[in-house]
Amino acid sequence: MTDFLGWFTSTGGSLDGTAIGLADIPETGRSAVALRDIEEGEKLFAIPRSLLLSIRTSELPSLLGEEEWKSLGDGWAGLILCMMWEEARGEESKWAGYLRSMPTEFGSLMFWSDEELGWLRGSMVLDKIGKEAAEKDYNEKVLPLLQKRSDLFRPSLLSSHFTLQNYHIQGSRILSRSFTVSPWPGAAAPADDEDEAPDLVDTSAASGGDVLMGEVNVLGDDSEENIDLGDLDEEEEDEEREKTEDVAMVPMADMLNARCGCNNARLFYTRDDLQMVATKPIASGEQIWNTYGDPPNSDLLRRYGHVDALPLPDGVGSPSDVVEINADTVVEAAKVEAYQERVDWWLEEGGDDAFVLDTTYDLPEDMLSLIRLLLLTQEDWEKAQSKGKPPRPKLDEKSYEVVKVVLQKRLAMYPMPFAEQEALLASTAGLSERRRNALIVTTAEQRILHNTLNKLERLKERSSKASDGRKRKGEKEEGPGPAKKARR
Ligand SMILES: C[S@@+](CC[C@H](N)C(=O)[O-])C[C@H]1O[C@@H](n2cnc3c(N)ncnc32)[C@H](O)[C@@H]1O
Repeated sequence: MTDFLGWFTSTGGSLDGTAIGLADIPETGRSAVALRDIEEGEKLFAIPRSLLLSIRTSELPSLLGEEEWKSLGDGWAGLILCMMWEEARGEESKWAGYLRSMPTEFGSLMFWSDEELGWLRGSMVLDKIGKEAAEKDYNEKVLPLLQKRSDLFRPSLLSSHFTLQNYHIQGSRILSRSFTVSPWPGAAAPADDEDEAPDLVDTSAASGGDVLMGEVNVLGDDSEENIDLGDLDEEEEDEEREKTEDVAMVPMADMLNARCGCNNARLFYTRDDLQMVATKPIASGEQIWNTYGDPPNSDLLRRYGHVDALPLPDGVGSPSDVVEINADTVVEAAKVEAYQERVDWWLEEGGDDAFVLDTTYDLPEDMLSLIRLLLLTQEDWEKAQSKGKPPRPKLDEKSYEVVKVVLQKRLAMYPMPFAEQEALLASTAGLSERRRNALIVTTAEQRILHNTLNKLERLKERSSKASDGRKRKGEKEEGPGPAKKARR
């Protein structure tokens, strides 16, 4: 740690050594801690923009030349190769002291064995690891360049350093430690940099379209922006892809851990540097926490290798936990015959092919709308098409029955029943960290499904009672009304 801090301050980084230090803490590993009481608004450290490691700052793109650089595509292969190359240069690299400080072992899902991944069965996170896509990139884009450019990649290092394993390690460093750093508004990019940069950078290659660890905030601006390629139109998507050129490793800023609800410092940018600033008073001895955007535990585990095991009113987990339901499950549960035309129309109209349930236990409006679309009579289906509008997300008698089956089907995808999982989680003794983390994820997902089902049944009961009352009074009958829209 002293090696890293020495490198950081000797290469232009500045740090208030009376306020912040690095320490090993059993629960969170290497962590930033307050060495004295820190006031809100205090600057803890600053990183000059020239110290960021990215495809804009590494020399590799210009040494490779435009054609070969472009052959790496617009995903993460370029940045990963830059990091491998910089590391292979040893002390010649500007970032030698930084790269030496980085982890080589990860608890993230990319590094779990098949048996360990089996503990997550039922969770949709298993479809998002992206290991095969990264291996394809390595074999088809990176390896040919490594073999061709022996002037840049020493052949003696091909089987020891420029390996697939190291490719995964560097990719995981990016996944768990990078920030999106936009150029200062109005600042011209260096001409040669501009020339060498790929037209578009596609985050989906290695990261599965990830929101990166930190959006950096303009100093004084408190707004936080999330990137979600899924909801953008083409033009917006291109803009976001361009932003991924801004993916940067930010020395020292990536030493901060995060825990949902604990954030007390944030990274801001000025024209010349990035600054970590306390956003709350921090008492001496306390950990200094950044935010990773509070993703659900399934995503924390996939990208960072840990979970937020917080005590919640009905179990252990994170308030950000979610469970996803594929549209296929909805279609199966609706048991209708001629569904394909309706599903195609739903997707064409911009409907989602997966729905997200969260800890509010409300039904996602769009799932209800799809269910009602599937259940429409032929006449109403034709009307919906001519209006260009899917049905309102109303929970009527028929859709209630389908929703129930959807939730039950989704629950059946977990190999171990909820009660058994909870009991196993309570008896933590003898469980490995990975086993426990997997259990926390799958138990929380099942809990959301159970609680949503319970809430739905209570709603139904209330609405039946209300309807009985109305019938006695001779009033018109109505369903329990639309559910709230689920947060994505
Ligand atoms: C940006 S780095 C933070 C610094 C890191 N601890 C280090 O040693 O360099 C992110 C990694 O820190 C660890 N981490 C962050 N927050 C954590 C937490 N709340 N609990 C456990 N580990 C955490 C995870 O291994 C994660 O991949």
